[in-house]
Amino acid sequence: MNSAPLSGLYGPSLSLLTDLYQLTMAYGYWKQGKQDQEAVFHLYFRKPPFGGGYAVAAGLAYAVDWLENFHFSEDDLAYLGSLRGTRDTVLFEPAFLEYLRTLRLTCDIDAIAEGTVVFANEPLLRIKGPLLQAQLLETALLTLVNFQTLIATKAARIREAAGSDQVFEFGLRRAQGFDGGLSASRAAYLGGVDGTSNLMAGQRFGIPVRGTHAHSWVQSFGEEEAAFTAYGDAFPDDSVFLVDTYDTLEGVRHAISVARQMRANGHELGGIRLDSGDLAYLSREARALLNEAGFQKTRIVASNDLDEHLITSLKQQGARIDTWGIGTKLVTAHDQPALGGVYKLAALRQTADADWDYTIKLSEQLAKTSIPGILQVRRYETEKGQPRADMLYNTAEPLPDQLTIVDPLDPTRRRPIRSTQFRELLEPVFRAGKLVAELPTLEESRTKAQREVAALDPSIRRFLNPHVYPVGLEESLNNFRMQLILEKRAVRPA
Ligand SMILES: Nc1ncnc2c1ncn2[C@@H]1O[C@H](COP(=O)(O)OP(=O)(O)OP(=O)(O)O)[C@@H](O)[C@H]1O
Ligand SMILES: O=P(O)(O)OC[C@H]1O[C@H](OP(=O)(O)OP(=O)(O)O)[C@H](O)[C@@H]1O
Ligand SMILES: O=C(O)c1cccnc1
Ligand SMILES: [Mg+2]
Repeated sequence: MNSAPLSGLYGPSLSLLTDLYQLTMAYGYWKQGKQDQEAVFHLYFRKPPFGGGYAVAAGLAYAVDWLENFHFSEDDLAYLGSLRGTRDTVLFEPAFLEYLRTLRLTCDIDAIAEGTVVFANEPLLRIKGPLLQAQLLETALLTLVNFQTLIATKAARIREAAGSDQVFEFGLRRAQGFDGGLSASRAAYLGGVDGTSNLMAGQRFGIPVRGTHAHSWVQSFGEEEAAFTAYGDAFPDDSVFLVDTYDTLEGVRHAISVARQMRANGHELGGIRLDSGDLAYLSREARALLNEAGFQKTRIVASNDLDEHLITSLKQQGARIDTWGIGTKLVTAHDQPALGGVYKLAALRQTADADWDYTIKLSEQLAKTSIPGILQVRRYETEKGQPRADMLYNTAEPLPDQLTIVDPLDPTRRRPIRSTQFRELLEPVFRAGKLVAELPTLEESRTKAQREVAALDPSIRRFLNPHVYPVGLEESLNNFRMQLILEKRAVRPA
């Protein structure tokens, strides 16, 4: 169910869902004869989203699907062949298009599993393979992983705020296009919501689908009792009545009166939904009215531009809401609409048995300077499985016996590693272009996300000024990076 999320969405080939410059670089590499130099790229973000302390990795299933189908179709090649430069010369010569025609993925790709909690600078994907190929993967991998990681993280935060209450994602109408909606529904479920209103997400991914009805249903009857009665007739055991079309508390009374009729016929009203006004006050009043009438089990659903902060606030105000419907602010990641994940070249060699040349991208800010190496992420944990610290290290160099991690932003901050209990987070997914991993189901990834978030210290999970989880570079890697920065930085005498 989870295996081919992209199938049929955009036609047979998705290889042109990339930036022109990937193809122009590929052409240049090919012309230079550099196409088969071995390269290592890492995909990582520099800051967890929403001012939070962590992110939930997502998007790998889409990425695997895209990678497995990576090829240039005849239509793609014809289009590339039609491209002209400013002087009307062809951009790509026919021999290069011939090269692309038979190009198939041969890279080794390692990835951190979906649902894993991840932090700044940690490669979520490591691509090792021919320079031209590895370069061509950049844009699509970023598109898929950035967005889904962002939404899964938003959903995890909403789950944190909602505790054990039900949460449904209602965002399709506000999503950034069709796949923005579909992949957001998937990522939101992965991150911890309980279901979606999005039927295609239910069909493709097996996500439970849920829903109530809209104001138009009530408007079409002109009055609430008739509207609720009719809906209750159609769905005698699956009805949630939207009570705020005219006057919310009157609406609750109308719902109760119809619920009494339903009960007389052997059925129970599932819930009511509030979609405007003061949700704290209205939910308390609605609860009191429902309870007084003997409908203690009828649930109160709330929606209306909610997010983790409003849920927290409403709970603090004593709101009596059992189920949260969250649309716009979840699927658009309203307060941070993009995760700034990047894809950086970290090592290069002429041939597979040559020594690595480590590469670095400098920046005015140390935080934006890339990390060289063929990196692995090692997570040290307590016996109970609580993460203590993560170490990035270069797998191509020997590790010293005494390990120390160094804060990449402040080399005076360092910690010796005493713990011997750890997990290596990057796992093989492709070897020589062939899928070697058995991907978890969406359900398994969702369970993993919940377990991993719950294992984090509350100081890292909190929304306001969370603690920064320690992610360090293994000391010799840090030293090497500093040395490389000094070598590459232009020296301007004062
Ligand atoms: N008790 C509350 N505390 C804080 N925010 C609340 C509370 N109740 C509702 N909100 C939020 O306030 C925002 C705006 O609600 P507001 O009452 O202004 O408009 P509305 O109810 O959508 O109006 P309309 O009747 O036009 O639909 C929404 O995001 C809603 O979730
Ligand atoms: O508020 P969201 O988190 O985006 O959740 C989805 C919204 O979509 C629906 O109505 P819609 O917004 O289309 O119309 P309304 O605001 O008039 O209810 C629903 O009633 C929610 O309000
Ligand atoms: O089913 C619902 O209540 C629903 C679905 C989509 C958007 N808003 C609400
Ligand atoms: Mg609305």
